[in-house]
Amino acid sequence: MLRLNHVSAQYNMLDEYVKAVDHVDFEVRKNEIFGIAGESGCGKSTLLKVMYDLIAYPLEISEGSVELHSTDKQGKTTVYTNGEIHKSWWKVISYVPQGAMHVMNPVTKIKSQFFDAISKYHDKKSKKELEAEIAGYLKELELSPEVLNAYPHQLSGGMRQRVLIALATFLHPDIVLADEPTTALDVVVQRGILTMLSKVQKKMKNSMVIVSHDMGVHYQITNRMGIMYAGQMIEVGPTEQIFNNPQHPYTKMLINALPKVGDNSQKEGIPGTPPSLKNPPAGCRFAARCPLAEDICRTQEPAQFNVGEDHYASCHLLNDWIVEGKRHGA
Ligand SMILES: Nc1ncnc2c1ncn2[C@@H]1O[C@H](COP(=O)(O)OP(=O)(O)OP(=O)(O)O)[C@@H](O)[C@H]1O
Repeated sequence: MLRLNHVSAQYNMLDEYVKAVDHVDFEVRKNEIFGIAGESGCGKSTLLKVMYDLIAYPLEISEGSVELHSTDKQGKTTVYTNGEIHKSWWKVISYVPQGAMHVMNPVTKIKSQFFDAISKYHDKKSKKELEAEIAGYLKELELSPEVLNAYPHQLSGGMRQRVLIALATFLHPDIVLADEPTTALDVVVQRGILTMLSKVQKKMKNSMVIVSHDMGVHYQITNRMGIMYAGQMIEVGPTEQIFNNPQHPYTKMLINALPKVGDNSQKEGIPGTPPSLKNPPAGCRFAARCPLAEDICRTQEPAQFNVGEDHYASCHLLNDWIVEGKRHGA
């Protein structure tokens, strides 16, 4: 289980900073695929780095904490907090970064990239035994062991992404974080990657976190999801609830912008752009783009409301709707 306790993270510049993650509070549970959605620049990748403990200048965690709870086969639980989580990389938590081509060493064969990442966990095995094990795992994931002898540029984008997923899951970590795993791939390849992720998760019964700006990806494979807007998590709930009963106006607009079968009406994006995270506005950060905004929205930050089973959203209007006994959108 991975828990974020009111975490804020910022990029420090000479005389200013970008608060890319602002008081984010949620947990990723055992045996689930948790999705993180939101427009470009809202802090999704930074949040994933915070979860993975990939913190290096100019990024710092300015408030809150991250806890990674891992229980071994004997039932002993170890808790890693931010600053320590990196000690558990590959074995307990792993990360599939954005852009499969750029994260692989272009002059090293895939085989060596596997060895570099995992050999310290298999120091009692010979290279031959380890290679046989890796080849067996690749076959399990319907990948040809031949890829071990290839250089990254010799593989297609989809194949590189599959190899990265295989590498990240080889040691059966408790949590796998994947940043935009299907971006820049064509739809057929995307489908294959999502199926692969879903199969691996079902088999390992571990947790996965998928960051994607594509709501279709979340609909297809996540169990619960969080919607980010301007560094904040503005709605969290079961994916089925987020799609069928969205509560925050931003989430509603994201869902309404999706094409639906049989609906030929023109779909428009959400008008306007998110605010700068260098100097975000007071109140609700979505107020300037929200068709329902009232005065309070421009001055006070909304609290988080429980809007259904395991479903939370932060919007002033929900307060009125709840007090008046009305549901948002009713
Ligand atoms: N190294 C950096 N230095 C300064 N600011 C940064 C840095 N990396 C990201 N940012 C800023 O942090 C904010 C959040 O960026 P982040 O990449 O986390 O968002 P995102 O939702 O993942 O977007 P995208 O989907 O485009 O990657 C943005 O305002 C971005 O410009």
